[in-house]
Amino acid sequence: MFKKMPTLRNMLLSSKLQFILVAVVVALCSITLLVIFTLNDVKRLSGSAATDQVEQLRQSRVFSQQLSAVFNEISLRERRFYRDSESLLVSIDTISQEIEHVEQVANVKTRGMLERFSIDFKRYWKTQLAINLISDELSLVDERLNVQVTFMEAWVAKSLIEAAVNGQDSAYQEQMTAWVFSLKVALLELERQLADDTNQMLNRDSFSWMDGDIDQMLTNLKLRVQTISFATPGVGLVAENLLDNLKLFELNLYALKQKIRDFRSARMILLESRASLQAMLNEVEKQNSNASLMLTERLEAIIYQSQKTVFFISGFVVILAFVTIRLLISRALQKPLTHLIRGIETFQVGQLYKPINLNRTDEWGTIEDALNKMARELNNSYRELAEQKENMHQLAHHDALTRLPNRLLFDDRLEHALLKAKRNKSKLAVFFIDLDRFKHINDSLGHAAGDLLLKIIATRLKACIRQVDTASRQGGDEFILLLEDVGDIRMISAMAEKLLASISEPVMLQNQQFYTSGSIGISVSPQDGDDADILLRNADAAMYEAKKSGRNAYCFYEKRMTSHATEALNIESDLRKALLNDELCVYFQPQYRLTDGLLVGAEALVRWQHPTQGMLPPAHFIAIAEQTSLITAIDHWVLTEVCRQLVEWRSRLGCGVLPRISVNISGRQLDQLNTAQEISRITHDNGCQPQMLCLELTESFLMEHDEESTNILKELSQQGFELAIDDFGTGYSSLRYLKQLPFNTLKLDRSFVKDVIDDEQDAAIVKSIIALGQHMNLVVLAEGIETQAQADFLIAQGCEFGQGYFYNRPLPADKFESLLRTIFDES
Ligand SMILES: Nc1nc2c(ncn2[C@@H]2O[C@H](COP(=O)(O)O[C@H]3[C@@H](O)[C@H](n4cnc5c(=O)[nH]c(N)nc54)O[C@@H]3COP(=O)(O)O)[C@@H](O)[C@H]2O)c(=O)[nH]1
Repeated sequence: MFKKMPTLRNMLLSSKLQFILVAVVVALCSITLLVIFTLNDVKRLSGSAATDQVEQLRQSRVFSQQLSAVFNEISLRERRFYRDSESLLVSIDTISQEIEHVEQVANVKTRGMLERFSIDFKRYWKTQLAINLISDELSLVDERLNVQVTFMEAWVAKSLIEAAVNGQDSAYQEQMTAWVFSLKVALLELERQLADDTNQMLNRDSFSWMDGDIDQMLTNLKLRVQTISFATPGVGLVAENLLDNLKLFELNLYALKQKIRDFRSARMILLESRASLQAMLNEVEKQNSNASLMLTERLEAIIYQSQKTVFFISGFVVILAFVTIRLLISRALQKPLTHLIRGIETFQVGQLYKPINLNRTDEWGTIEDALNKMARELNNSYRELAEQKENMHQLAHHDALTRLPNRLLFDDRLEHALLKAKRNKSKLAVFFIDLDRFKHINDSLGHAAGDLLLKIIATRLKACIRQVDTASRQGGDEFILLLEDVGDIRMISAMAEKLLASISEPVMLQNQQFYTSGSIGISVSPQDGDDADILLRNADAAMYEAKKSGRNAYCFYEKRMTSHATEALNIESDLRKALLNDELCVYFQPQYRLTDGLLVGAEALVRWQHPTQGMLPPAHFIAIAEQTSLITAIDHWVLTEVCRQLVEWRSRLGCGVLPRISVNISGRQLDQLNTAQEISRITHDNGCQPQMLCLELTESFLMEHDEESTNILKELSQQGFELAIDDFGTGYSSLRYLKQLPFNTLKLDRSFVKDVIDDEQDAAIVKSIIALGQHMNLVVLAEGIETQAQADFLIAQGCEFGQGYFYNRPLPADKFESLLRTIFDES
């Protein structure tokens, strides 16, 4: 089971990562605070500076505007001279108030200047007021002067009139009239000049009358008044008053001149004061402008600095964030993933025993555990598979019983050995070993004993050969040895003898000592072939030769052995065709009761009517057929033919009991399934009954039979077939089995009959077999009786039946039919 899955947060917040995260968060907070403070500072600096500056600018602007308004007002008023003192006072008052307003927005420095300007301004206007007063005074004096001149004119006119009335000389009066007139004119001229000059002085920069014109005129006027002879009393008085007024006029004129000077001076001071103020104003504006400029520059500098700081901080934050994310990804994904992939790649190349070690307790740890578990299980499975594979390989290449290499592995080693021998120009030998009568031991003692014998033999064979050589079991009791780098024939022979001696040593099986032997066929490369199949085939052929030579022997391969084999192959091929082309036929050798010559049966013997070689006996092809499945086909064909013939004879001969026909059945056929059913089927299908037939099996079958064959025989016996043991005495039959099997007849082999007269041993064997048959209630039929003496001997020994050339050779069907017909006819 998987352990509880930790959350992603847990995964991310492992101890080291937590530290990194805290550091990053602190760094980010610090940076954020730094940015905030910096921006705040910028704001504060720019805000306060701007506010102060703007306030200053605003104040100076108001100040400047108001001051300009004051200046304009002053300029307006200053351009015209106010004769009206009342208006002048109003104007002074208005402007003073405006200056006070301006003072309120002025700073300390400018306020002082303004106060001074105000004083100057007032002084200026006061001079005007003074001028007005003096001018008024002058006007009064002038009025009085005019009145006095008018009086004077009136007095002169009166005097003129009185002179005329009195008829007096009027030249004096006329002179006076002209004088008064000139006085009047001079006065007017003075008035005009004064007005012009005053206006000019007040409104322009000229000060020409100060040069003495008016003074001169006034002096002339005074002189004119003083020089006149006043015959007329009234005129004289007036002249005196006039003179006084002229003096007063002169005094006022002097004062006026003085005041005008003051006015001009005050005006100059005022203008200077205004110019100073204006200059100060300009200076303030300039300062403001500079301050604004500086503020702008400073703000720009601060903003630039802030931008730079923010940029660097942002960059740092971005880099920090990137590094953090990279670390996070690396820590959370990349590193474990890379480790995991490496681990999986290690698994992929088969190193499943190397666990992945991420050293994590999060999800990766869970995946790691799962993968390691999977790898462990896979490793175990692979190991088991490898073991199984090894076992399979062992099984596929080794014999399960003896553990020796099997045919497959042997073939492989032989191929390699041949290549090596070819390369090294060395020799190798193949030993084909077949145990003699192994089947007998196996059947008599059971499979366990047989298996034990095979294992013992395998061990002995292995012990005889070198490490580089190979001992293999081919199945059954066949072993093949491969001996590499063999020397000469003597060495190989010595090895063969050593092997035979080893095989022949007694074996303890079921607490009994048994002796066995082997037949060895030897082929040597390169002289007997450089091909594995050929070498094996040749060794096999040599082994058969060894067997033929009497067993417990070895035999080197010779060419003739395989020429027999080739011939056998040809025969096999032709035999197949013969079966198809109906080239086989059956001969019948009669069997007689020896005592009275009664025909009791016949043995069916196959013949081959070869298209080119003529009639061929069974010895030519039966052995070859027995090595293949052809023997079964031949036996079935013979059985069929016998049945057909019996039916034919029965129908042709009409009456009488037909003799029982013995049919040879190869022991090999009994290895096949359904043999009993097949024999029975053929018999019945061809219209015969089992009782009409006897089935002959060779004694060698008894030695090799198994339980299955026993059952088949029992079944056939139960069906009614007679059973006979052919060639009895040539093998090593177990009498126990003989007793168990359902045989009816023992056929005494003709090899014993042949020399029975001359050979005491054969005679003894014959006697023994006949006695055995009798004791076991078996019919004894002697084969190969060729002479009367033999027949007599057999009859004397109690042998009831026989067959042989002495009576008849095997007869073709028609001849045997004739024999039957004769017998039937006789009876
Ligand atoms: N499975 C089958 N085997 C068969 C069949 N037909 C024959 N055979 C076996 O072939 C062996 C040889 O047979 P054959 O050459 O026919 O020889 C038989 C006789 O001709 C010969 N014989 C008989 N009497 C004498 C004699 O007095 N002297 C002498 N030298 N030979 C003689 O013996 C053979 C019969 O022997 P047996 O079978 O042991 O009774 C032969 O051994 C058959 O087993 C077949 O169809 N199927």
